[in-house]
Amino acid sequence: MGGCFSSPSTEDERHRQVEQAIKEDKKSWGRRNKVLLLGTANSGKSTVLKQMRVINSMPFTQAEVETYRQLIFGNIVGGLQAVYELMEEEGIEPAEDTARAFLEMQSVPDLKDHEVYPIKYKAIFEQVWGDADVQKAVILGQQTGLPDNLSYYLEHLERLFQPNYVPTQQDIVHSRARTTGIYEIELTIQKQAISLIDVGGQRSERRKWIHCFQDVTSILFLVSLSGYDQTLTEDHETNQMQDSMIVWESICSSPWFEHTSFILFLNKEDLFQQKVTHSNIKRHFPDYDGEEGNAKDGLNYFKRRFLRIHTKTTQAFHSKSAARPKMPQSQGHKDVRKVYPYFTTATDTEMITHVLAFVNDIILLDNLVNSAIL
Ligand SMILES: Nc1nc2c(ncn2[C@@H]2O[C@H](COP(=O)(O)OP(=O)(O)OP(=O)(O)O)[C@@H](O)[C@H]2O)c(=O)[nH]1
Ligand SMILES: [Mg+2]
Repeated sequence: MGGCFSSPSTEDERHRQVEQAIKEDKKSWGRRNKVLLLGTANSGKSTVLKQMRVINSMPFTQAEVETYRQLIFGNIVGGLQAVYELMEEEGIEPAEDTARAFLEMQSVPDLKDHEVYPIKYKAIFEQVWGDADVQKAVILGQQTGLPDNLSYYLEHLERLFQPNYVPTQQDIVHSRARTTGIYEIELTIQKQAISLIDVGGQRSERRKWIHCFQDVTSILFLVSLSGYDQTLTEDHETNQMQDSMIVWESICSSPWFEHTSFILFLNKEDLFQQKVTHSNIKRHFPDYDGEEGNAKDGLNYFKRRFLRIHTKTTQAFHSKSAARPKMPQSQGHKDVRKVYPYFTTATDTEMITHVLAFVNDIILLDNLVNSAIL
């Protein structure tokens, strides 16, 4: 009741409290855990973001689920159209029934809100997917970059064409939409706020990255391991893995990240394991010294290459800072920035749950170290 009559002293008190609250807010904002997902296109950044939501119980809204439902249908049509184009390029002639099915797919209208997947396409998709020549093209397509989610969806057609089909979390995790712009989600892990930022990895998107570079706690950098024998969709010439190494080097050398720790996800290990048996690494990386077809050797080779780039760029910072006069306030600063490499399959929720448990600790620890020097 006393609050109804405000005397000058309570006004002052309120003012003081507001100022204090703003100060606290600024402090916690300064120490906020900001994690940036970086990597070239298709490396799995948005997939990790989706997994973070799944693992930390941030359910997808009904509207999002409906958007994914429509996207998944589009992913299947787009993926099969890409197979058709590849067959044409490779001179693989489809059988008559398959050619007719491909033709039907040239003009599939987009799904409307809540429209059931049109049942006639079930038989069309099955016809195409069951064709041995199409399967031959799909194996070839592992080098030219066919969508990675195609076989996942085509193996679940029965379920997807149910009239009451609602995408599962796994279906959503496998869906693919190129990211344009910058997305941010806020999570609370071990009572700490973590802001996770996802960006687009295509060349045209990379120039936007710099807008997120301030006050980063950790960088989670993704590499598509299965890209070692693939070219970029942007130019069909540059090797995906080489491109990823160039981007990694430029991020590791950026003065913004002189004291930032890196979490390195050498991702798509599942696809790498499959393709390494029939696609020789040495053809694309002549200095590869492991055994041909040996996945373990291949994994270690790429891990070494990425770690070497990190070491080289970290040493360059060290020699520069050794030449600089020591500032008293730089005492206690993280002198050695770290890199934490993991082999991952971002679509595998169980595996990512395990890896992220370590990653969360790294991020929170980094933030503690950073706050200690603020
Ligand atoms: N099999 C497999 N598929 C993966 C893996 N990681 C991601 N994918 C799939 O690869 C596709 C691309 O993943 P995204 O997460 O969209 O890639 P991105 O890095 O966000 O791509 P941009 O937004 O273009 O920069 C999706 O269909 C994912 O489901 C993996 O480890 N294994
Ligand atoms: Mg993305």
